[in-house]
Amino acid sequence: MAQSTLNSMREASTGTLVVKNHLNFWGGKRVKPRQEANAEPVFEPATGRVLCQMYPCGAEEVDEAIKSAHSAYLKWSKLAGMERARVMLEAARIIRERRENIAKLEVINNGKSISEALVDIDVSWQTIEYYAGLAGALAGQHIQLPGGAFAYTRREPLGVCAGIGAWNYPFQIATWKSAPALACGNALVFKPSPMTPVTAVILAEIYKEAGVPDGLFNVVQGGAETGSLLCHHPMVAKVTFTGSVPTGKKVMEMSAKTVKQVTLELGGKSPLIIFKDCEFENAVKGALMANFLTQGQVCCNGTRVFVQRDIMPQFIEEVVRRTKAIPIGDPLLETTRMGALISKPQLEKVLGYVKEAKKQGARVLCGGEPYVPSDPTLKGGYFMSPCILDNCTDDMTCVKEEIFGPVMSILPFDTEEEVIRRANNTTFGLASGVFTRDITRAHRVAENLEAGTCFINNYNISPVEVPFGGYKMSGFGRENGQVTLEYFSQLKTVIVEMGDVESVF
Ligand SMILES: NC(=O)c1ccc[n+]([C@@H]2O[C@H](COP(=O)([O-])OP(=O)(O)OC[C@H]3O[C@@H](n4cnc5c(N)ncnc54)[C@H](O)[C@@H]3O)[C@@H](O)[C@H]2O)c1
Repeated sequence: MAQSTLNSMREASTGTLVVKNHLNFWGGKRVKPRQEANAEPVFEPATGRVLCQMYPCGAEEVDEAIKSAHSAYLKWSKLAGMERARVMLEAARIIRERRENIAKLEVINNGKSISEALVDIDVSWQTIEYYAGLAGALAGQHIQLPGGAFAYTRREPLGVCAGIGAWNYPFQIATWKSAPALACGNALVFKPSPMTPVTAVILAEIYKEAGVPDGLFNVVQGGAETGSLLCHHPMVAKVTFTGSVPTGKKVMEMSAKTVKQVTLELGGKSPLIIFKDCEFENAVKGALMANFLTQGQVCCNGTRVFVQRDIMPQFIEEVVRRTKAIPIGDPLLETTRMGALISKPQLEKVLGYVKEAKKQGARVLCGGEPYVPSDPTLKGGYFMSPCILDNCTDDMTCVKEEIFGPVMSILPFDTEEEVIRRANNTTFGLASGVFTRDITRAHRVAENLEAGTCFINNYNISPVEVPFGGYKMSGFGRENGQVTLEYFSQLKTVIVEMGDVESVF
């Protein structure tokens, strides 16, 4: 099945694909939706055409998926880490083999350029490979106690975990959540965003083909209602969530009712600080990477670009020149660097932020307009030209709120102390960046920024070996890196007496 869906991708081009297969998956197979009445159309962002229908799962379906996950968990959790690793490595191999077709499907559903989607798919198999490598290394401690007694700790899985994803990295988010979950011996029920339902089920088929027990990785489709069913279900031990701050708060609240663990990967409004002693060319490239990947719809984007006043004129000239040259258009073309935004409402929201910024006194240096490509197929697509705003101040809406579109706000600064204070003046804390050639300054700034990640002399690289996650209202818990094993497992202490019981009674 995975093969047949993906094989049809070879000939697929923008504006031609219609997805008809069922998009739910549990018990080791695709499952027909029970209620077709609540169907929601899913759009191809580059054309505005309907790609498929998304049928939200109701309580019975969610319950079935969770029960199927639980029965798989009972088998999977008893395997040795090395046995789990072998299956996961096979899944990674299959993804690598089919990377081009998976990436194409992702592009058609998400609107990002194929050059980026290929990287996302590569990151996905690397994530599974990385956690496969760690599965056999899960271990506890041995602790000696008086009188020959001792204790040891065991790192055990949590059970059935629920994953809820955003639409900007649909396949990658599903692997960032499933790979560490499965490595630790858990099962996962994953709910993708209702706007990007088509690739998570491909991952489910690949895991099955690789040899996981039926039910180990399941996909339930739906929006807020289906998500809340997962957060309330008594058999779910943990919710791992990627999305906005308001939804994250609700997820935490719902999960509290049955004391589920939660990981929250939320939004951001990250600062990128460019000092006058930077390597100029790299700083400009860094600012572009910090703002325009995936049409600016990236949680850790450095959208507040603080530039030291002395180099402001050159910086603006160069960053605007390069931004104007970004090729926008058919996301399946190799030459395209900016595709379509996820939806019409998202496009309108982003354009609304630009309008508001102008009203508040910001100057548009380039872009910020709807973009209509010359190719007639793309006339109904959700494209806009990447935008740079100058003359910004810290109190403007465009500087305070997460826009989640291709809009960079540039802010001048004079001193290090001043810029750190302004950079930290936000409720978010996902990422940050600094460009300077002064190594002591670079590390001092990194230490003082209130964010889960600080990039020094680069931006928006996220290798799987490195933990990723937020400070403040950008969330808590981590994805990637060894530490994530702790968020998908629990510690059992076993105490062993070697002598007689000393009773006080
Ligand atoms: N920190 C990260 O790793 C990261 C990565 C990607 C995106 N994001 C953030 O995600 C946001 C954009 O994604 P979005 O628009 O899909 O976010 P969203 O919060 O609207 O939705 C995220 C997911 O939550 C589900 N959901 C919505 N209401 C729910 C409810 N009441 N109960 C349970 N589930 C519910 C949605 O169906 C979707 O699957 C941005 O804020 C972005 O910064 C964060």
